[in-house]
Amino acid sequence: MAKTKAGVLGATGSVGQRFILLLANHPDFELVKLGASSRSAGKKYKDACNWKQTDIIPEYVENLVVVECKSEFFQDCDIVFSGLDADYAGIIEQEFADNGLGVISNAKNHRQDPEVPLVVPIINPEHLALVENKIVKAKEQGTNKGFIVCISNCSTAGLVAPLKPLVEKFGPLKYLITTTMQAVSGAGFSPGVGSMDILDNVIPYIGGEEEKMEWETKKILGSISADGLTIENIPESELKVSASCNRVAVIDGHTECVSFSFKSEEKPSVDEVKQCLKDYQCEATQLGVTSAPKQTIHVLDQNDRPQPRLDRNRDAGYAVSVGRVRKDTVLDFKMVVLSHNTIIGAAGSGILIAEILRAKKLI
Ligand SMILES: NC(=O)C1=CN([C@@H]2O[C@H](COP(=O)(O)OP(=O)(O)OC[C@H]3O[C@@H](n4cnc5c(N)ncnc54)[C@H](OP(=O)(O)O)[C@@H]3O)[C@@H](O)[C@H]2O)C=CC1
Ligand SMILES: N[C@@H](CC(=O)OP(=O)(O)O)C(=O)O
Repeated sequence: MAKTKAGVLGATGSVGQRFILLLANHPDFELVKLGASSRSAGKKYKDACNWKQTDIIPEYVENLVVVECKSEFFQDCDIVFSGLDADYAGIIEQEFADNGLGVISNAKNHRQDPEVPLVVPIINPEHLALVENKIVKAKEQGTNKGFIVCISNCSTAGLVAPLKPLVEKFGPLKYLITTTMQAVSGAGFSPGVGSMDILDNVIPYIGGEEEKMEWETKKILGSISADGLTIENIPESELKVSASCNRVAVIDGHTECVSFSFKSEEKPSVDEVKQCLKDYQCEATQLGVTSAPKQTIHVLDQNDRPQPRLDRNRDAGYAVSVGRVRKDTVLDFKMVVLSHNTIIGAAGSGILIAEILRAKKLI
């Protein structure tokens, strides 16, 4: 099968750079277009971008010339990944979709649109049926085949990963409380978090993050409407979610302490919870797509794991690690979850979604 031609919007940023690394030597995708602001447009990528990854900049992008984020420059792309600054992403991504392009976005702007799936590909790829339905309809009626898929907030991705298999096996949740310890890469590069603010310190506030975690969880765990065109969130009255978000001096990897209760009076044991997480295999793995994790959720038995520096790269950052699963004295259970915020929490999820769409011949 020929490679799928891809573009990246916001290519110079934290998420954009991660997209470029993940697309380097990718067997399914060929990166053909890079977009960023007018400050960067017209420059070679190596000159436009302040490269901050620990892997060196891939040679193949160094001399690609950055263009402005206008759909007319991206018409040769089969799929466009967006790591755009959220101040501009909403309008730009809509313009791309209105002009026939498929956009997989990391930005928050379209996440609440009911017709836009909010996807953590190791958890709710079934919500991509909305895109499939749109493409089928566009083919039948000769209408615009453009679409937007949103990737969730990075902390939300880690939170929902172990919860979905538990809900599938033991029924709905009633209460969910999470306290996060989030890496600095999550704050992006411009301006990012200053070293005087974060070294020797913890910042107990990340603007808008708690609200996003609280509502996004209900959309990701929600269901597809009967007409197959929208997502119906879990109603507020059915599930109470409380998030407290903190920034810590870690480069990559968001850690979360999570407590939860099931709705049912019949509770599983700690061993049953752990086994359920170990047994879970995501659809991407079943489809055998390129970046699918071998093990979706790693359940670690050591008392002092997961840790970001030691565990964030499990399955190349596409898997989630869970440890310290135990009974909670207030809710039913508590555990610690770790996920790589720019891989499964951002760019990696984008790549995995595109691999699933490609495997289903939707792009
Ligand atoms: N970092 C993370 O872990 C996560 C980030 N996200 C989301 O992903 C998006 C990108 O985040 P991040 O990479 O951290 O941000 P950065 O600030 O590092 O990068 C922003 C990118 O947007 C581009 N840009 C800025 N203004 C414009 C404009 N007017 N027109 C076109 N392009 C523009 C920048 O280009 P230039 O260099 O030319 O200014 C740059 O490429 C955000 O919406 C963020 O909320 C989501 C999940 C996780
Ligand atoms: N707010 C996240 C990253 C992010 O940009 O999230 P969102 O895409 O939901 O705005 C963090 O600080 O780690």
